[in-house]
Amino acid sequence: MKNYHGSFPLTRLRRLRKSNGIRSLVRESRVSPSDLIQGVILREEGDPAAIPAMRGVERLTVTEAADLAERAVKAGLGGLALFPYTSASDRDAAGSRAFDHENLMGRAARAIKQQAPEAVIIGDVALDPYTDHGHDGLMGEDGTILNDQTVEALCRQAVTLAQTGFDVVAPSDMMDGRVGAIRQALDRAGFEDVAILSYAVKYASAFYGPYRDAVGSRGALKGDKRTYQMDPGNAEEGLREAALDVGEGADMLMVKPGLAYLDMVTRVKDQWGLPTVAFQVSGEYAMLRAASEAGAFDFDAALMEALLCFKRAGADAIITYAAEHAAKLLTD
Ligand SMILES: NCc1[nH]cc(CCC(=O)O)c1CC(=O)O
Ligand SMILES: [Mg+2]
Repeated sequence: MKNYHGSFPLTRLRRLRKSNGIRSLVRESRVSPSDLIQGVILREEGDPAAIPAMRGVERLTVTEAADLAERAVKAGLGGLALFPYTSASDRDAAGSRAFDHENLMGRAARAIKQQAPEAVIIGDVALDPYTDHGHDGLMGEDGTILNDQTVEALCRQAVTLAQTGFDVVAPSDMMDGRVGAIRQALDRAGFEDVAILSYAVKYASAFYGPYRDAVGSRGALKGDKRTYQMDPGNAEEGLREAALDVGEGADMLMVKPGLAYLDMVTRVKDQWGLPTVAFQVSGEYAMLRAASEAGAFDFDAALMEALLCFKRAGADAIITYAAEHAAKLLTD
């Protein structure tokens, strides 16, 4: 409190709520298109577009993604975060397709940069779309996810993404030490200007359910990700995660999921002051969709409220599958 001693009837807070105009005048947080990063699930021609739990979101071919990127630039969106749908035949124990410049991510990046050079594109760094066991890292013989070997693979993947044109790489795997290693690998390969958006504070969450369907990992995934993603009960540990990543050279920090973890958005932003991104994950989108389809509320109103609350909590940007739609609502 800033030395404020108001009391009723001198102070009536409703005075500043009485019209649209006055509410707008005193609004503390706003969402603008440039705050929004469009989440995009890529697919090969011939693979299915529909994602059943996420009506309104479709997997996009490379051509469709390039068209979307062009529209995103015109609409003033902040960027696009790309993820590939990968069928079982493109998966193996080593996640080899992650290092292939001709994979879906690479082809999409090149097509986007050709059609919409100004689009900011963010590439996820993690092996889960490419491994036959669906984990973000390499698996040892006893089934544990190997940290240091995985970090080497992630470095290769990050350099591959940079080579195909990504502006930002976003390690989402939660291995220890990967941000520093990726920074070094990028610099050695001449990509000093490629930024790292670290999924620094990422929880082992049920809210990723629809995403695993979307990228084709659901059937593949053996067990769960709790030996590397964080326990949802932990906040102090999240601050340590963020501190390590800042020290290792992260340019931006992410908190994920979003809505149920807004306390962490606030704390990470307050503590570090780095550009802080919140991810409105697949399950959050699915909840908004399902509830609105059940007649519980209006999708657009609930979506815009949630996005505004991310801003209020301190997020500088939000990854959402509804970015283009929200930007339309903001400008119409
Ligand atoms: N590295 C995987 C990854 N990258 C982004 C998401 C989730 C995105 C979403 O739910 O929208 C996940 C899922 C997971 O960790 O299992
Ligand atoms: Mg970490």
